[in-house]
Amino acid sequence: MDFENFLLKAEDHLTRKIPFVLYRKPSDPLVKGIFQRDEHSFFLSDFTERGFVFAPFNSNKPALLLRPDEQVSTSYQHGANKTGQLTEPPAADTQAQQFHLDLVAKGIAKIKAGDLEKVVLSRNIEARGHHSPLKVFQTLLNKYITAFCYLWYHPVSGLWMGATPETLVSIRKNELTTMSLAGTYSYQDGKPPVWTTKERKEQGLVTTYLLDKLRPFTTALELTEENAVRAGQLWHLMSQIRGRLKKNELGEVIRALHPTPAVCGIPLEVAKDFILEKEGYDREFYTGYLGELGLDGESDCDLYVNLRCMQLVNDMALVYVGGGITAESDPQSEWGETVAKSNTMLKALFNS
Ligand SMILES: C=C(O[C@@H]1C=C(C(=O)O)C=C[C@H]1O)C(=O)O
Repeated sequence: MDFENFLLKAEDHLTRKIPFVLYRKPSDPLVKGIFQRDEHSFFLSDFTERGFVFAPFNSNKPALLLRPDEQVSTSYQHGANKTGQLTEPPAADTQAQQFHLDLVAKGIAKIKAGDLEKVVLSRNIEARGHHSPLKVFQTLLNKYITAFCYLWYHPVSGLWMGATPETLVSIRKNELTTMSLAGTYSYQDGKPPVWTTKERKEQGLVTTYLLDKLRPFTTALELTEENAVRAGQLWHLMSQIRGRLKKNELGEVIRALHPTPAVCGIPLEVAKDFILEKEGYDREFYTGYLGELGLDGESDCDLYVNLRCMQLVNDMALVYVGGGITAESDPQSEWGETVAKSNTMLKALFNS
């Protein structure tokens, strides 16, 4: 199918409110689409299902599953990646800023009291008057070639889009790969990132946690040195983890990993309760996960963490952003980090 017809098919599904997803894996020349034939809602139950999963942050809530009635793929020629100023950046919101500064200060206090080691705190930003969803999706494809880019629609969740740098887990014939991604530094032309102990510690906590979680399920667990990876106008620290599953325990592995401390915290339950109680809004599918389940082979999956994402509600976009807090965090810089992260989606919304 050519790209134009691919977009027309998506447009038609959107108009008729029938579930579908368009996605492109990191650096892949193909853009794929999965389309349901009707508006029926399916939910993930035991991970033996086949389809495309869209799971919320709160693992006590149901994950949506797209039934793969029709799978299409198309090659995509990257257009120009225009840079420049946003045409309509959302106005500065001092109330939202104060709320976030207070939230981060509460997080730091809880860490200093010894109840937590790390917690990821987030917010969402309203932006109005953006380009059409399919146009924005094409901008994501052009701008963020190394990200997993998607546009998801389901009547239950609404319309979501994103360009995430983070893999939750990928399993092919029992070979497992994942990554520990944390620590953020703003990209500046020609300058390499400079990491402090704060970012190294933040990322190290995620690595140790993932290795501990994976050890019971795997043999030959390997870890690469951390290095800087670019995600749009940001750098992150990333190390890769590989292992071989002892037996086919896909569901158990996914349940053990989600949510990782890259998006929740340590200890998991204390961090999760703190987030649900104190953030003051519902993350919904932000920091959940999404991707293929059982599509290449039974018990295979290719799942990504839903970061650098947004929800589109009529002419309004809700952009979701957060950052990891440790004892060394400073509320003002954490605020700045969420502003920098929000530009990943805002530039695509207003600057196509
Ligand atoms: C929570 C987000 O990103 C996560 C937090 C990071 C950090 O605190 O430095 C970096 C990458 C992600 O693991 C987000 O983008 O909203």
